[in-house]
Amino acid sequence: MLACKDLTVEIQPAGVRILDRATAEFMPKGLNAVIGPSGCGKTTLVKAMLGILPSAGDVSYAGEPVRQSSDLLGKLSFAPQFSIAHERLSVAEALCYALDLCVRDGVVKLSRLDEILRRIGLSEHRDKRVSDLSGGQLRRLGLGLELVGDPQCMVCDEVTSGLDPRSEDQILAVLEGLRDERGKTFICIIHNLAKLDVFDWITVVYEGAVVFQGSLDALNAYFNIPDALHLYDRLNEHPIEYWRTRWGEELVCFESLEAIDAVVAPPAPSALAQTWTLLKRRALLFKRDRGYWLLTLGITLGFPLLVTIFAWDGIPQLRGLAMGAGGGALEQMEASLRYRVDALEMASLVTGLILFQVILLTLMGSNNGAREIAAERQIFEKERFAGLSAGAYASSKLIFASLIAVVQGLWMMGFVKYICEFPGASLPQAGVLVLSCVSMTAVCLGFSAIFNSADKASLLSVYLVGFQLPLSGIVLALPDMLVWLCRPFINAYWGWAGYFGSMRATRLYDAYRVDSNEWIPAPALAASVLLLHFVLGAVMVFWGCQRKRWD
Ligand SMILES: Nc1ncnc2c1ncn2[C@@H]1O[C@H](COP(=O)(O)OP(=O)(O)OP(=O)(O)O)[C@@H](O)[C@H]1O
Repeated sequence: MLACKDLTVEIQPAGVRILDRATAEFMPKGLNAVIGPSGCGKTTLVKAMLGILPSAGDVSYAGEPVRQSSDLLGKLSFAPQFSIAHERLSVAEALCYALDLCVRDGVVKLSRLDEILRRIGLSEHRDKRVSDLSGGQLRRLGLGLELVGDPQCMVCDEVTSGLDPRSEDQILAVLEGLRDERGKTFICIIHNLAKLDVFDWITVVYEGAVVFQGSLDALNAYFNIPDALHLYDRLNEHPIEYWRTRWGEELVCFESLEAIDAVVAPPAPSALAQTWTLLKRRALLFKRDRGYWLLTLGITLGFPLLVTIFAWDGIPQLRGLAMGAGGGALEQMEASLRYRVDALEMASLVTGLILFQVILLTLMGSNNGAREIAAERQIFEKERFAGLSAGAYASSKLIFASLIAVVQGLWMMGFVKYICEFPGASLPQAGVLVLSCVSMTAVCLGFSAIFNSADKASLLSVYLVGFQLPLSGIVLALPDMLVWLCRPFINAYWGWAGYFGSMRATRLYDAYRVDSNEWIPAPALAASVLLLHFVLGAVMVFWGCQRKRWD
């Protein structure tokens, strides 16, 4: 079964040891309790054994070494302390999506769903939203989610903490049923010492070390206490070195622990199938999150409207001036001073409106990406532990957020161009505006994948959008030495330049060039740079999702 030898965890960079040479072995097909005073290192021990925390020492499962979490795939599952399912899904939906992510066979999925619901006692609540479940029901759902891959062993962090006695008993009864009928092993971190009689094997952790393992009777005898409720008082009577030395000297014979063979897990669904499942789940969650989709719809429709409001006074002149080829335009302007002034004013209005569109699209991009991964990071980590491919997860996020960005870019371009009658070819204009929004979405999604706090990722995204305007050098001139240092990275500049570059054959463009001889890149070049921004964002997303970010 799961075992460790001399397992040590140090917190870097300070080098503080929070787990010190812990050695333990758990009982197969039994209920294992891990107990100890708060902050003694129970969670650290378990996470280090599961490869969630970096550690030194040896861990094995059924006699085979465990070097990383993936070595335990299909054999062992983990229910962490935090919320484990999307609140807007129903109980059955949460279980179905979890099954779709880790089981291939459709018949197995159906029968397993019914069995899990029955075992965790939530059949009657299958259509209830996760957000509406009681604390006890939530913990039982957590157990149900652990069961989707039918693992041999399940590790539960504080599965009964904070529950009323009845809910606690219900959960313990579920564990007992699974042990007795299905031969499952449970390793549970628990706080209630009065419930230790339910457990077969008890592990005591004290100040970062394992200081006892055995049955409840053996524990009472070893610590010379009438019952387990006196355990922590007894532990406090001696320093950790005393308990460590005493346990080390004890000739503990774990031969009673039966050796088991590790199961071979059936292959998980392909990355493509997982991506599709995640996309379906994301679409459903989007539909159910009224506040978020209303906000997205509001800014998608409202921002282009805002642009046209600022264009309103200039539209009549714009219509008169903008159309037609630029050939001979300078001659015409020279012929009429009034015409020249108007043209300059219009050019300044149009370039300002283009920049406004691009800035608003970058803002939409930040709204699409910044919270997307960070806000559900712990759910992703748990699903990854159960077999979800990080690549499938990253792809699903990129596809979903980019689709929204494409719609926003197209609508912005189409609506503003139609109302203001901006000259120039539609295709390159749509291309650069869509790419502006999509690339900013990908970069902010990258922040969301790199940071595990949604607030941090949002703040950074807002700063990034805020700096687009000054650093683009379009409204305020940048010092020469900074221009080409900043510009390659400024989304708004390339969005603006690509759009304005598409007006090259118009009078507006000629009018702008009267005052400025600055190089304006062609739309194809601007689109290529924006595509590079997207690739950079995508790399950040994939890299950030590969890294483990448990709380
Ligand atoms: N990332 C970290 N940085 C610094 N200290 C940490 C970190 N993680 C854990 N610790 C410390 O290590 C010790 C053990 O923490 P752990 O969460 O394993 O305790 P625990 O026994 O599970 O506690 P509880 O029963 O309260 O959940 C605690 O003192 C905790 O503050």
